[in-house]
Amino acid sequence: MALIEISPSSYARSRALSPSDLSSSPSNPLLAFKNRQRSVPFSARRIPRILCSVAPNQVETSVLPTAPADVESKRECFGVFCTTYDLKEDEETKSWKSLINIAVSGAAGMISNHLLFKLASGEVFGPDQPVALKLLGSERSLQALEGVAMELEDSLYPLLREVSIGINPYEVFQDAEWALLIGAKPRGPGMERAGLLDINGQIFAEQGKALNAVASRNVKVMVVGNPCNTNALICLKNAPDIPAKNFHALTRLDENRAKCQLALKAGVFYDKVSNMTIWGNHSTTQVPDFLNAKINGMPVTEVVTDIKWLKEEFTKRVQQRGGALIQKWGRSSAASTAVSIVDSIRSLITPTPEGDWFSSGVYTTGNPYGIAEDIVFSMPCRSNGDGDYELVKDVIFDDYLWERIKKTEAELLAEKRCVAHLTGEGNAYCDLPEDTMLPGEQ
Ligand SMILES: NC(=O)C1=CN([C@@H]2O[C@H](COP(=O)(O)OP(=O)(O)OC[C@H]3O[C@@H](n4cnc5c(N)ncnc54)[C@H](OP(=O)(O)O)[C@@H]3O)[C@@H](O)[C@H]2O)C=CC1
Ligand SMILES: O=C([O-])CC(=O)C(=O)O
Repeated sequence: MALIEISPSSYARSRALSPSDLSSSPSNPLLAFKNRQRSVPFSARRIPRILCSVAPNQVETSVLPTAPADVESKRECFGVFCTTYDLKEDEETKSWKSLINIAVSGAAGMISNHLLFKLASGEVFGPDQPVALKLLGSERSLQALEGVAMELEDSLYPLLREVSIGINPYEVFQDAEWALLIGAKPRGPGMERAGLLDINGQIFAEQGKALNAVASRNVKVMVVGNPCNTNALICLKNAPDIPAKNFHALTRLDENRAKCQLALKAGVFYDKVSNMTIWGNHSTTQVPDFLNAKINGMPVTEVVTDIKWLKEEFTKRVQQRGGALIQKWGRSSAASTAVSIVDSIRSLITPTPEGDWFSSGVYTTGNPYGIAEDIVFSMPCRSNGDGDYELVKDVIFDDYLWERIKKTEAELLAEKRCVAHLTGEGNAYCDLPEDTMLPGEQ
């Protein structure tokens, strides 16, 4: 498999180049340029670069991942910036942190099209954090992925030091410190939920294995592709050398949606809504918790006294917001999902404000609430900003809340039985509740 490097134009700024440098040799302008650069006595700092693991016209016939031993590491130059070469010393970068590797799957999809530019801009990890983006696609999406990489080039992000694209997770996840797993097959017409769980489960089993083999031992994994809770469970079960605590299923979009609906009802700006927990599955059984949430620091139920609205209207609106949006847009939430991925990462890398918390789908083993162990369940978390989190202990339950938590728990336990063949727990047995729906399926 060939690795191709595509040059990011962003570097031209920090190198003493002119466009004519790029066409100095009719036969091989890129090589000519490269050789010339080598003779320039710049300091030894790598340029940002874009790597592609398959040439566009040399796509391999199989997209099945290959174990590391089988990976051919040969690299072929593609563009003017194809080789590592020196950059002039740059004052701005002296205070930068060391580069972090961020892997993104489904990188040619709608959500990624918003997210990647946020990651590259510094909006997520900060203005002093250079990033390497490692984009996972498939044969299907490889050409589109090159288009994404070209747009990243053209955006001239100073913090974007490296972009690589590939279709083999064993290559793309190499040394990943963050893995944002977005790619998943959408549920098509007539497809059973069990079928979706199986198809996507296989993707996440494979990606879990790849992370286990080649990612950083402390990689933080954010599973977005649906059904994200069970996909996250499958992924973590296939990555036994990575702490289970490092795996998240994205329920932050649901938290954000719930905050918005409460703010609307209370007539306040949404930054006044805090302590918003989404319990359970990223599905229509999810439980937006108005019992523990606050508006202007007061319990929601003291501000919004219409309890019937909270129990019936609010809960349903949050659970079905994804579907309502699809009806308007004709496709599922992409921009707001990307924003919520940013929020969830930032919640892990910045200290949680005093007294507040955030929701994330995390591994239940050891949870203090009595929720079934060994599933991925959205719960309230706090972080001291080191990428890790603790579950919040001081939450209260009433019969209404607990009953709904048990319903979403039952759904996740049923999903887990459906994918037993992918988690190493024997034969799958699928008895999913009939009303099991993704938020977008309403
Ligand atoms: N947790 C949450 O809050 C939310 C989750 N989602 C979920 O995020 C996922 C991505 O959404 P979005 O970016 O809008 O989707 P897109 O359809 O735009 O992109 C999805 C990507 O998934 C990849 N994919 C992997 N396997 C398959 C397959 N078998 N068939 C087709 N595509 C596949 C494709 O990339 P490639 O070919 O490169 O593999 C595709 O580019 C979906 O599962 C969606 O349900 C969406 C909104 C909210
Ligand atoms: O069902 C989908 O793909 C969309 C989804 O998750 C959401 O909008 O919350």
